[in-house]
Amino acid sequence: MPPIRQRLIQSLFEDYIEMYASRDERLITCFSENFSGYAGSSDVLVSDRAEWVRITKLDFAQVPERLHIEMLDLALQDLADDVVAVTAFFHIHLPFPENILARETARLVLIFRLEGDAWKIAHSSISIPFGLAGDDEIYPMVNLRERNRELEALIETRTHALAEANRKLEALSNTDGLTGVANRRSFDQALSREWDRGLRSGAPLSLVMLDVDLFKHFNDTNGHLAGDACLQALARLLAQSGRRAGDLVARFGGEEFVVLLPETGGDDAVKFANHLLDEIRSLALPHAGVPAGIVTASLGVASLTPSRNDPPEFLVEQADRALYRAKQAGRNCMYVADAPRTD
Ligand SMILES: Nc1nc2c(ncn2[C@@H]2O[C@H](COP(=O)(O)OP(=O)(O)OP(=O)(O)O)[C@@H](O)[C@H]2O)c(=O)[nH]1
Repeated sequence: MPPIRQRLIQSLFEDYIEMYASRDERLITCFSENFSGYAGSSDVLVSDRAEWVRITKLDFAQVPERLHIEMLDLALQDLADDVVAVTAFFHIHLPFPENILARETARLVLIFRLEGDAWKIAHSSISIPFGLAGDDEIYPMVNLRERNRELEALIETRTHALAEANRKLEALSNTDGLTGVANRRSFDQALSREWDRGLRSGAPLSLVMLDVDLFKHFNDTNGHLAGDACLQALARLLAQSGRRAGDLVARFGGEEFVVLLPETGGDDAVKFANHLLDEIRSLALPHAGVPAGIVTASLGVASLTPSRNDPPEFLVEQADRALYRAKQAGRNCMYVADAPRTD
């Protein structure tokens, strides 16, 4: 095709598409009196100019703001001295967020004929492949809005479900699977948090560490499942005997539990530990391997005011040492770190 013809067809198309995108009503003057074509997403055959003008005005009224036409492909044809054709593929981006039309490919065929000294559109076939448009709609706006609403509702539901799943996952990752109390990871976080809080407030922090006595024997005699049930019963007891909302009961590992007592001094921690000893005894779970004949535990208690000179683990070390002394002393008793034994 001679370049001059190519430029002519190109500029006819570009003028048309600019008027269409900018909602310029001068577009109407481009139509031939002898016009026929297909309109919008409804694929209606229009064979008189007046009807086409009505449809164009409806189109502009439905979306008065500028559209963005994203061209995908374009073919220019020089059919005769006075007839040229353009075929274009593009996405139409409406001036509001929507995910349907923007992804569909619109097809446009324009046939221009030279009438006197002006090129007029004798045929136009724009197809927005939908069939979704309602009566008197060029764009399927009712449907698009409805689908957007449905999508938003779906996203909200999914977001909610995701948040709930995350919450459950978070809870699971902080919980000991067998006993349902906090796990070691959760305890480590709580200890570090409460240690920092104690550093700021100067309040004391206490830890009770508890280890079931001769639990290996319990397992060997009663079986591992009975051992599990025993640990579960003890965890329930501990969880119920927490005194304040801030107290944390956790499984430290194996048959060892801890209770972290924020803002609690030595005297109160000892009282609490003694209370635990009594409660465990009153559970009266049979245990043939210990002198008492029932499940007992040994407890180590540590109490201190957090200091910048020590890491939080210092509290655990202290409680662990006290617990070791309780075991050495014959079990079923409590020792306080760096303090004489109490029963
Ligand atoms: N059933 C069961 N047993 C566990 C679990 N975790 C640890 N144990 C058992 O706990 C027992 C701990 O035994 P040891 O560390 O020897 O201590 P112990 O027999 O309790 O003796 P002392 O601590 O000295 O009183 C082992 O037999 C472990 O198998 C568990 O989740 N379920």
